[in-house]
Amino acid sequence: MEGIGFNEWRHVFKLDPDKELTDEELDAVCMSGTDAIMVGGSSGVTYENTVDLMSRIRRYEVPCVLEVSSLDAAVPGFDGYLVPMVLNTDKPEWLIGHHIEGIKEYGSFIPWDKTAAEGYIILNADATAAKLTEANTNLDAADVAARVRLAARLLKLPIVYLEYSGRFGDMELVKRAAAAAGGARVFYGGGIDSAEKARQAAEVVHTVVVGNIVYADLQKALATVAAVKENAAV
Ligand SMILES: CC(C)=CCC/C(C)=C/CC/C(C)=C/CC/C(C)=C/CC/C(C)=C/CC/C(C)=C/CC/C(C)=C/COP(=O)(O)OP(=O)(O)O
Ligand SMILES: O=P(O)(O)OC[C@@H](O)CO
Ligand SMILES: [Mg+2]
Repeated sequence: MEGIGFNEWRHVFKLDPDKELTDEELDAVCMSGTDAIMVGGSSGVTYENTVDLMSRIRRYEVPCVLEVSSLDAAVPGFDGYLVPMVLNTDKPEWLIGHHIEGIKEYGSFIPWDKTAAEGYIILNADATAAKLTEANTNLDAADVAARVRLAARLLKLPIVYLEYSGRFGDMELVKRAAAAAGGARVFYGGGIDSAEKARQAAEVVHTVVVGNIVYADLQKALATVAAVKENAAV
């Protein structure tokens, strides 16, 4: 197994340091049977709120990784670091720019054996991440599949992340995109607010990421774990 273990993950909860969870709610998330907790968000993520959330999750055995979205919040002590590289923006800072700055800033402190890139394709124009990165979300299935091949086959990125944050995606398009991913692990996230949607996503990708519903309806969020795990691995 590689350093972080993401090739074994079927279900992941993404927790936002900028949002509140009580100890009881966090306990339910960490004990849910999910394969990992990803800490991340596209706005309002600070060093302080990231340390705070990490140290609360650390009381549990579940693997906990940071999805690095801000240089100010590169907190040591996570089990791993996932670094988004946006493949559908014309703004190079969101593909490599912040990354180069980060490498210059943190240098030998970067735990490379626990760090992996995610080739991000952002497909919901209304998502904060789409607005921030000025992502070109006007892509058809062939446009998406070409970016997946670029990520997986040419750049050999270990993860391709099909990101619909805030909205459930087009599962036909996601299925076609995933089929182009070769050896890369395909993550899907966006709008999963029920066991049924979790099941649909689990049928077409390797790893299903569940975010906002944790804060909106925790019981529905928890039900996604079994729905994903009951599905045979893709
Ligand atoms: C020293 C040490 C411990 C280092 C660890 C960190 C590390 C490994 C650094 C290496 C250097 C490096 C490569 C740094 C990269 C820095 C960086 C800022 C890269 C840019 C990442 C990026 C493209 C961000 C854009 C936004 C984005 C795609 C975020 C991903 C997360 C996401 C989409 C969350 C959803 O957000 P949410 O708030 O839920 O959104 P909604 O409102 O839509 O719900
Ligand atoms: O918050 P939701 O819409 O579940 O999306 C999950 C994740 O892909 C966000 O980065
Ligand atoms: Mg969110």
